[in-house]
Amino acid sequence: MSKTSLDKSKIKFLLLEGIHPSAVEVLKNAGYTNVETLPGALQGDELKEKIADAHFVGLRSRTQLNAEALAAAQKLVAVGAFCIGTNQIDLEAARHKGVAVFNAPYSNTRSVAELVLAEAILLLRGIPEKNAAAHRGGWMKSATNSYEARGKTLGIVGYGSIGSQLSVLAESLGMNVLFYDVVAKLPLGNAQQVGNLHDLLGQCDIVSLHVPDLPSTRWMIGAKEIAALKPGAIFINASRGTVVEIEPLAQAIKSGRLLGAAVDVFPSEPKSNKDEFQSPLRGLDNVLLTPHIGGSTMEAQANIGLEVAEKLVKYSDNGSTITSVNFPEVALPEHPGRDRILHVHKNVPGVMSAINQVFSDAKINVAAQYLQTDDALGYVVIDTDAGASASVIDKLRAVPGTMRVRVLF
Ligand SMILES: NC(=O)c1ccc[n+]([C@@H]2O[C@H](COP(=O)([O-])OP(=O)(O)OC[C@H]3O[C@@H](n4cnc5c(N)ncnc54)[C@H](O)[C@@H]3O)[C@@H](O)[C@H]2O)c1
Ligand SMILES: O=C(O)[C@H](O)COP(=O)(O)O
Repeated sequence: MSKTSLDKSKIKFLLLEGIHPSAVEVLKNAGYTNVETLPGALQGDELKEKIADAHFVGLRSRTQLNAEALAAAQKLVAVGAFCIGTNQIDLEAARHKGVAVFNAPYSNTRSVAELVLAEAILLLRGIPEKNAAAHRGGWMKSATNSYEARGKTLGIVGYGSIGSQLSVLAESLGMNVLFYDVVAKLPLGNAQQVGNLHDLLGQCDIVSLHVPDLPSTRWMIGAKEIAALKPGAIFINASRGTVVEIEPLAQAIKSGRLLGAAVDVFPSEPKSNKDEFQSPLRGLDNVLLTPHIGGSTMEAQANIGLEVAEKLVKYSDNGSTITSVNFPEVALPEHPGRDRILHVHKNVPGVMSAINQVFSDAKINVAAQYLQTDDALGYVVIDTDAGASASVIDKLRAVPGTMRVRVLF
């Protein structure tokens, strides 16, 4: 088992939001025993207090790790988003602290695609309304506004991991698939890419959103886009609540212009399962409302636990930043019999030569050196003979522009 400069039992992992126990298992197997798990998200002062002494923090979509919260995290080395979205983390502020962020870009994608397809079928048959009526003693036996999925056109906005899987599943039911994406994507099966969003909206029986939360996707579906949907269309959003303006959507449902909708994510979501969910969509029987559970299946959560915990362990034990969402990516071999120095610095002229000068002055042989930079950050990993790092570490910390230095043995 590799060794870190700080005894592993002193390295604190704080896992929030009911992260699956598979994560704890991975950490413990790697020798990280100081793991605190909490079932819910934290916010404000409570979050700041808890993360003050954490070296690694794991969270899901509810914990807002903004610049203020990050400033309180004195010892933070890396953050694991045990989900896909990283919009809840101030990635820039984390970078400026030399804190690497990792996520699980694939593990829950199938769960979302399956849910959306199921919702499309239920909405095409008017099941949410019929179900709600039956619970109140009603009996809505009728074929009016009830349709098969076969032959219908599904429009997918955002043809990434989820959108493209949904495309394949929908075609297997005999649906036609159109998609809109800002990037030219290889269409799977018979799916076709459409050149602009409005064209797609007007051609589809069902429209489903699968874009990330970005400045460019914020409120991308507003009154104009909802008016561009075909009369009688179905609208599904399991991406992010900030992508769709809820008021015009609610109006289109109330007026009967849309057949139904399914919404899993909202502009404002309850902070915990104890808080009240408020939305203009409440009380509309032909709207399926789900509490941001698109990716919440046992399979997805167990896999995410493994995936992200393994990335954190790899970063802690070996220095690898492969798949980090905010750090230059460096793939590293193991380093048996050598010390490994991890140096995160501002990418400004002179830092690398100052680092190399430290080794040259100390007459220490550099056995291997790995460097990646981006516009603002440099990450260099230097392997030396065993025991050689001790004499240079303070000098490396003193190099102007240095943000963080760690040593592995
Ligand atoms: N409801 C849930 O529980 C749940 C679960 C997982 C993911 N999500 C959300 O779903 C999003 C998508 O997940 P993914 O794995 O498919 O992501 P992805 O990154 O694989 O795909 C996103 C796609 O959207 C495209 N895109 C970006 N901006 C666009 C724009 N303005 N218009 C059209 N297309 C645009 C990208 O080019 C990409 O192809 C995630 O970012 C996350 O926010 C929600
Ligand atoms: O980004 C994601 O993967 C989803 O929104 C799921 O988030 P969650 O882990 O909070 O369910």
